Order: sequence, then C-alpha cells, then structure tokens
Amino acid sequence: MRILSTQQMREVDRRTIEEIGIPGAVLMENAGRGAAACIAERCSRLFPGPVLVLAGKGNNGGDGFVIARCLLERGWKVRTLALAERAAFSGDARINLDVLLRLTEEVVFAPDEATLAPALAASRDFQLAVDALFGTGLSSGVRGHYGVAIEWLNARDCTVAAVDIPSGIDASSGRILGCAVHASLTLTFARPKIGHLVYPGAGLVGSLEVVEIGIPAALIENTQPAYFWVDGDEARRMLPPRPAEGHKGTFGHLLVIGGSAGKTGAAAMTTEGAVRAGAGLVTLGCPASLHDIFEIKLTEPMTVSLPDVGGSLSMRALESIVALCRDRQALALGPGLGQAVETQTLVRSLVRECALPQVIDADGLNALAGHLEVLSARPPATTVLTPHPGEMARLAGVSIADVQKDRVAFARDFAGKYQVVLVLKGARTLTAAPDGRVFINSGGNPGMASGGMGDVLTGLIGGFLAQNMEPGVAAALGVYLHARAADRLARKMGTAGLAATDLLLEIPATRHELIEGAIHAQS
Ligand SMILES: NC(=O)C1=CN([C@@H]2O[C@H](COP(=O)(O)OP(=O)(O)OC[C@H]3O[C@@H](n4cnc5c(N)ncnc54)[C@H](O)[C@@H]3O)[C@@H](O)[C@H]2O)[C@@H](O)CC1
Ligand SMILES: [K+]
Repeated sequence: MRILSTQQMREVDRRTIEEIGIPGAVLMENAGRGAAACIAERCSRLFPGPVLVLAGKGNNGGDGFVIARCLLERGWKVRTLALAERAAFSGDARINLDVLLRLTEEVVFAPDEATLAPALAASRDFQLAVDALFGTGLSSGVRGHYGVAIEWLNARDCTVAAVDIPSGIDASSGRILGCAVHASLTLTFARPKIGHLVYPGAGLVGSLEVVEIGIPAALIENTQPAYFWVDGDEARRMLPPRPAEGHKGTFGHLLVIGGSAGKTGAAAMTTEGAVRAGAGLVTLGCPASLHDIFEIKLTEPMTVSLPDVGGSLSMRALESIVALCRDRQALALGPGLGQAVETQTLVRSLVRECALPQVIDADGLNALAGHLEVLSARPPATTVLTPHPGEMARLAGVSIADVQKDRVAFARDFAGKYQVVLVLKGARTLTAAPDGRVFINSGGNPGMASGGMGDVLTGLIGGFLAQNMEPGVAAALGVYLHARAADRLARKMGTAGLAATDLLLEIPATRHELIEGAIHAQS
C-alpha cells in the first residue's frame, strides 16, 4: 500500500482543494465526521462519556472541533480544551471552532501554562480523550503548555484517540519531537504516514484506522518518491511467476561465495535460503580446505572448491569466481567469509568485476567499509546491501545514532547516492531503491534476533535475484517472507529459541499461505 510523507500529504490536500475543487472545509468535515464515527464505534463501551477533546491551534485542532460537534450530535458529553486563544485560530479551524461555540458552552481556552493548570485540574473525570493537538504540521520539538498537556494525558489511565497521528510524532520519520501522546487508537486520513509505521512513533499509535476524506486515489498513487507498506497484499503482488511448464533452468542459478574456518554455517544457511526462495539451482563457492565439510552439510546445492589461505578465500580464487559468474544469474557475497585482509580484497575485486546482480552481506559489507567508490562504479541498481544499523554505521562512516535518527531518510539518501538497493535491518526493516522507492516491512518479531537469521535473508534475496526479479522488489519480498516465516514460527514456538534453520523450513509454507491469501485474511 502506498503511504505518504508529511509533504506528500500536504501536496495531495492542496491538489484536491485547488485542482479538483473540493473545499478544505469539506475535507475537514469529512475527516472529523469520519473520525468521530470510528471513535463512537470503537469506544462504544465508554458512551456517553464524558469525552475530553484537546485541540491545538492548527487544522488538527480544527478536526478536533468537528469531532467534538459530531460526538455531541451522537449524544456524547463533550468538553473541549483549546490550547490557544480564540483569536489565534484561523481558516477552517476557526470556522469549526465558531460553530462549536454556538452549540455548546463546554469549550475552555488555555493558551498558556497558567490557564492550562486549572483547566486540567477540572478535567479528571474523563475516560476518553481525543488528541487533536498536532497532526502533520508539527515542525519542531513540543514545548511549553503543549508538552504539559501531553505529559498529563500520558499519565492518565484513559483511552486516547489520536487524530491523524499522536501529537509529538514527526509524520515523515516516526521520530518523537520532544514528547508524544501514547494513543490507544489513531484515526488517520487518506493513507497511513511514515510516522505511523516506523519506530519509535509506531510504538505510540495503538490500533490504526484510515478514514477516507475524499482525496482522489489517483493523486496519491502518483506521489514521488514512492513509499510502500509491505503487507500480505503488497507481497503477493511481488511474487515471481511460477509457470507450470517451468524447469530448474527457468528459475535461475545463484552463486554464493562464502564460508571460512569457524563460519561454515553462515554460508550453508545462505545457500539453503536461496533454495527456499525457489531458485532453480544454487552453487556455493567455498574455501578448498572446507569443501568436504560443505559437501556433507549441503545436499541440494552444488559446491565448488576455491583456493584459500588458512581457511579463508585467497585472491587466487578471483579468476575462477569470475568464470563461475558467466552462467549464473546472480551472486550472493559475504556470509561467513571472515575478515582476512586478502579475502576482503577479493570481495572488493568481485564487487568491481562481476556485473551480475549481487546481494552483499556480513563480511562482504565489512570489506566495503571505507571503499564505497567500488559501489558507485557498478551498473546502477544491481547491488543489494543488507546491513543492520551497526554495519550501516561502519559502512557509511557515521554513528549508529546518525543512522537511526531518521532511518527512512538515511536509507533513501544512501541508496540514491550509491545507486544501490539498501536493506536497513531492524524493527520495521526498510528497503530503499536508488529510484527513491522505500518499502517498510510489516512483519517480524524478537525471535529473529539470533545468529544466522541474516544469512537466511541474504539467501532469500539472492534466490529472488537469480529469478531475474528487479533488485528492489527482490529485496523487499525477501525481507517480507523472512519476517512472515518468523511470525508463523513464533505463533507455534514463541519468540525465544528460534533457530535460523527452523526458519528455512518455514519459508515454502509461508509463500504458499501468501498465495492462498491466508495471511491476508489473518492480518
Ligand atoms: N486540507 C487539509 O490540509 C486537511 C488537514 N487536516 C488536518 O490538518 C492537520 C495538519 O494541519 P496543520 O498543517 O494546520 O498543522 P497542525 O494542526 O498539525 O499543527 C500545526 C500548528 O501548530 C503550530 N506548531 C507547529 N509545531 C509546533 C510546536 N513545536 N509547538 C507549538 N506549536 C507548533 C503551527 O504553527 C501550526 O499552527 C492534519 O494532521 C489533519 O489533522 C484534515 O482536516 C483534513 C484536511
Ligand atoms: K493529533
């Protein structure tokens, strides 16, 4: 599903008003009326209130005034607390404030901390609050009496329905700007925003409902850059075709280069991950001294013995690997390769010389730290990198905090700058493509925080690349299936003690379930 940034939401609002001709006041009426209907339905056990509506001075507050009026119409007892003076409201928000003032005396103005304190003290009997303080217009850290109101609300034991987004979350990044409302329920408009789906904001949204307000879908579908929420529907559309007359040649041949002494498992799991992604054939190129071990470890995949020094691949392997690449469709580079200096040099040579689509992970990524120029030299959009935040920080030469501050912007900028597909792992893994697309993954659980899970993911992505999938989609689909398989496992086994090899076994059934639509029905 397409999702939106703040700027994009503002732009589709503007075009709906100016080009399509639907007045802003109509959009606000639709927004407030739709949100009120949702609140009344979802919170029916709290009827008839009282409800406290907290309204800020922008259009989010305007939505709050419409909600207050619509709940009054439905028989609820409503008190509205406006955090600005009447004269500070303008436009559609002012129109709706004035309408509300004609219908009820229960509107209190608290434009500063001195007036807020008694207003809050008089508001202790509410079990339901509507947070209409800030929406997509929040532009800096929450301070002053707004901060006081948010902290007060969070300290109360009541149901909180947030209008558009819990106040304090940056809708374009999921960052918390100062402090933010912890909502039980969020009613957003037209489409989810990035801030609803990316942590830490995602942790404060509660259950998310989307209210249609009359913005034409075509305006939303044309927004650039394109941000996607990858759920079951989106992932199903990404699956590569599986023609009935297909044979193993149809489904591609992946070459995996990995393994070193003490790290044979990583290479084996990547290789098996590619089998589970449906690749027709998979070959592992491994250090000669470990070849016999892989022959025993791996059954379906083939193995090729390559020159090594002390259990790590040597530069003498380069020519053979380049030759192997000729009749393969993709390369997975890195799992378990180790950090021997010569092996790292080999990795950089392969990134430079092998034009096949590549997925690079683990020690492959380490080899690129400080050498990003080799990425820029590759054909655009043929490289997939799969770092976790620590690897990302090392690769880009920044701190982990720099990476995590605004993950979407960081991933999008890096992918664009180096023309790679970047899979930035973590809760809600992001896949950013060099053309600006960003996919936010929906599934996953803490059971995935164990060694080997990343190696399986690399194999899945490599397996999809070998099936000739467009690299951005191959990566986003690999991330989704990996997380959904982990969610299936967690339903059976919990979230502790899940082994990456358990996950491997779960992948075909996860894919099958996706095709059958079972995942969609559950989510
Ligand atoms: N046509 C539209 O644009 C529609 C907008 N809608 C609502 O309008 C919202 C966006 O409205 P606005 O753009 O007016 O913005 P908001 O209502 O989100 O808040 C911005 C207001 O707060 C002020 N502000 C920003 N950061 C602040 C801070 N840190 N401390 C104190 N004040 C701060 C701004 O100066 C502005 O007055 C949406 O989230 C949605 O709820 C809906 O009514 C649907 C239609
Ligand atoms: K809000």
